[in-house]
Amino acid sequence: MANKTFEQLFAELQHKAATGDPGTSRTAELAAQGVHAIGKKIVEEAAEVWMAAEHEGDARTAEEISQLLYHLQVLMAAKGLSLDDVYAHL
Ligand SMILES: N=c1c2ncn([C@@H]3O[C@H](COP(=O)(O)OP(=O)(O)OP(=O)(O)O)[C@@H](O)[C@H]3O)c2ncn1[C@@H]1O[C@H](COP(=O)(O)O)[C@@H](O)[C@H]1O
Repeated sequence: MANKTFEQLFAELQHKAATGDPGTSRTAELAAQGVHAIGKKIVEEAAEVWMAAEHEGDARTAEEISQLLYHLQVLMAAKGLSLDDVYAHL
């Protein structure tokens, strides 16, 4: 059961990245740190997805995938990319 859709999360993250408080919002904190820091999190989360898929169950794998998607969306928001910019390539 979804808490929110991909599109709903992205709208929330765009707002947080632009106006959020880095003291209380992880998204605003990452956006303030910049692309280099966000990129490192993406690589870390991607590795965790791989390890979970090979060695852990489906539930852990899904959780790690959600964290990877979150960090990809944070990078998009930080760079000012839209969902349509990405969907254009799907
Ligand atoms: N979906 C997510 C989400 N997924 C992952 N994360 C962050 O990613 C972390 C998971 O990565 P790790 O396991 O590496 O955690 P960690 O080791 O503590 O991370 P480091 O600080 O050490 O780098 C979590 O602790 C969260 O900080 C998320 N943080 C926020 N959201 C959602 O984003 C929205 C905005 O959140 P805020 O910006 O925090 O208000 C809300 O709807 C949240 O539910």
